[in-house]
Amino acid sequence: MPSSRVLYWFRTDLRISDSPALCASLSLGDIEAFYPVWCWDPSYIYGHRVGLNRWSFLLESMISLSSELTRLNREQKLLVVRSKPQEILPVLWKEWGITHVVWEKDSNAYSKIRDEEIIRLANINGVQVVCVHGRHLYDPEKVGEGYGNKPTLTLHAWQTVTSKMGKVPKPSPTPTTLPDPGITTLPQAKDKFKWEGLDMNSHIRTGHDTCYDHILGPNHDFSIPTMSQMGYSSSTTSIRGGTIQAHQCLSNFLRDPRKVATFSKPASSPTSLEPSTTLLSPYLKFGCVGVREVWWGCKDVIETYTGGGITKEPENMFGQLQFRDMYASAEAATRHFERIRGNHVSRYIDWGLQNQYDPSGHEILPRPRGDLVDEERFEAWKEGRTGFPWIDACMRQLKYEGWIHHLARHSVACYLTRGQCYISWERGMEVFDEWLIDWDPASNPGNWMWLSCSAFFSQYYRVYGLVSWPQKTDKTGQLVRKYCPELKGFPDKYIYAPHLAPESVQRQANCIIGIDYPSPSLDERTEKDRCIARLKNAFALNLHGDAAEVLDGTAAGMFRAKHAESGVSEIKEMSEKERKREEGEKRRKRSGDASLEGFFKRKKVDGGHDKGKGKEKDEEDDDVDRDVGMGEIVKGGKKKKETIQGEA
Ligand SMILES: Cc1cc2nc3c(=O)[nH]c(=O)nc-3n(C[C@H](O)[C@H](O)[C@H](O)COP(=O)(O)OP(=O)(O)OC[C@H]3O[C@@H](n4cnc5c(N)ncnc54)[C@H](O)[C@@H]3O)c2cc1C
Repeated sequence: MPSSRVLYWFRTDLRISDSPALCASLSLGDIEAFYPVWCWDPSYIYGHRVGLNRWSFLLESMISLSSELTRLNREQKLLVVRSKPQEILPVLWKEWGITHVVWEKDSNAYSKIRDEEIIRLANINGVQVVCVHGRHLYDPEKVGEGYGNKPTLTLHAWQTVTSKMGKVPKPSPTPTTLPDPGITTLPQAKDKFKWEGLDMNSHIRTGHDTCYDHILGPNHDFSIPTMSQMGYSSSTTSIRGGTIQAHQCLSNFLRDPRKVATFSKPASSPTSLEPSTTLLSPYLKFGCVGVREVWWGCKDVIETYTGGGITKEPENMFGQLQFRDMYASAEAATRHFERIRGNHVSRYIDWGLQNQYDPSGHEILPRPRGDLVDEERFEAWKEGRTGFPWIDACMRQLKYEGWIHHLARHSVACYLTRGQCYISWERGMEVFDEWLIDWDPASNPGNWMWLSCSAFFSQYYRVYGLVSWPQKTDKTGQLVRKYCPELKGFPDKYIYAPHLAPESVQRQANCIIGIDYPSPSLDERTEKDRCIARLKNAFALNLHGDAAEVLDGTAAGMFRAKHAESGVSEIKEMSEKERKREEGEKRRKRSGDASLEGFFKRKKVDGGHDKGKGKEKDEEDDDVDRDVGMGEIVKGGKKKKETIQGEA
């Protein structure tokens, strides 16, 4: 058998255990050289919404993997090349005489397009591709095929298909050694990396970071980037990345057979300070632990459990892992799973702040500043200042830690979409994209569709109470006291509704509602009723993201007519707008400019044509939060640059 020179391309499989792809790469026969490579892809770095916590978790996980590789062979470490895989991999193949490139398969739409290009390039270069499934319990594409190329929109559907696919495979064995790497030199790698005269990263150097100054890192040694090279400050999360940490987390859970056998998701607590579920999601996201290790770890522990109260799917651990797979299979079979337009599984609902597209349906257009009420509610939600302590605490925890309990995610997602705000799930999903460490391209949109009753779930009349719901698991409000410290002086009775506390109680708590902590930004009950009525109409119209009326833009008019016919919400919306308009008028009168026309004209000026003048006006209206044009928001008189989506 001819000897092989293998490049193993690590992606979201940052482990050496339970890795079918890694095992496949090591069984390629007489391996002359083995290169474990990570491509630090600038299009991901600059093109995706990734918060500091996810970045630092990823870097820690890469460090941890690298030390595991070194443990297997002292000559080995993770070789990080800082460039697009489509550009750098062909260079490495040529320079290192690679015969095989191996990676773990990913069925996500973005990865698939990229991988197809890599396969094409490999074919041109005479390199054999070995691409092995291992990220899920079952290959999501195969599940889709088994279901007539349809998405699995219920757990039952997923279970029915997979019941014919055999048992979940046992974890792959962990390698005990690794072959040596070959030479790792690259030509002209001294200064900026040049390949055939081309400075490969010149187009992506921003001048704000040093990450892409050299393709092999500052010391030309394939080093793992650092937060400061990326131009970032430190993260805030207490969740540490790495395959070692992942296995510790798993064994802590498995140590208690009763806990594993009686695990019940609905019985876990979203309000507790310590996670009441496993906290495995960040590790599963980056593949720091294999999904089969979790599955079989639980199975084996339950085998030995002799007590009662064993839980069943869907609330037990197996059900949780199956949900993860269900979303992956649904995503693999659905075009545009991450948005409404063109997505045949997502119900079309006339949410506020929906994405707008160019006529081709591909490019997201800058969203025209819509209803001020929607904009303000969305910002308040994102910034954890809705005036509802439970929502605010969850959002602040999410931003700070990069993780919140599943039912906390339910609460905030329900509030933003169908519960109170009637704002598009795409907006909420984008914030989660950025802030979650465990962000997953299938689970995130999938769960947002579930919570907004756009797909997977349809009981839109079941809405989480903003006060009653958290009280069920914690009457003392410990999570609120931690993440909204301004409220910590309130007695338990008012902790989830401080605006109802008498003034004397507020004074005693050293927190005046409306001054030290916001008054509620909406009326919970009124908005809930309004949302339910509108959703009822949406279900009656029964349009989905791929409907002709959605694509040609007539759907919005159909909704307006339907709401008018049923006497829903427009009146409510008007009165809300009236209130805002009135407030705006009062403010403008105070600032000496009562003309509404003047207000809009000024917006245009501030929209970038005359920055100097804009600033003058900003300072005048110092208490007004408002739009000043394409992608810029004025807050308290200070100009803050933000893209329209606010996240990119
Ligand atoms: C709006 C919203 C967005 C979400 N976005 C994501 C996301 O981007 N990435 C993500 O991994 N999870 C997401 N979830 C699902 C779920 O909240 C997290 O997986 C879970 O809270 C992670 O905590 P854990 O590891 O302690 O979970 P456990 O309860 O211990 O469950 C074990 C594992 O099962 C999987 N799992 C459990 N529930 C779900 C679920 N509903 N969907 C998918 N997988 C599940 C996860 O991999 C999890 O680590 C989202 C949920 C909601 C409501």
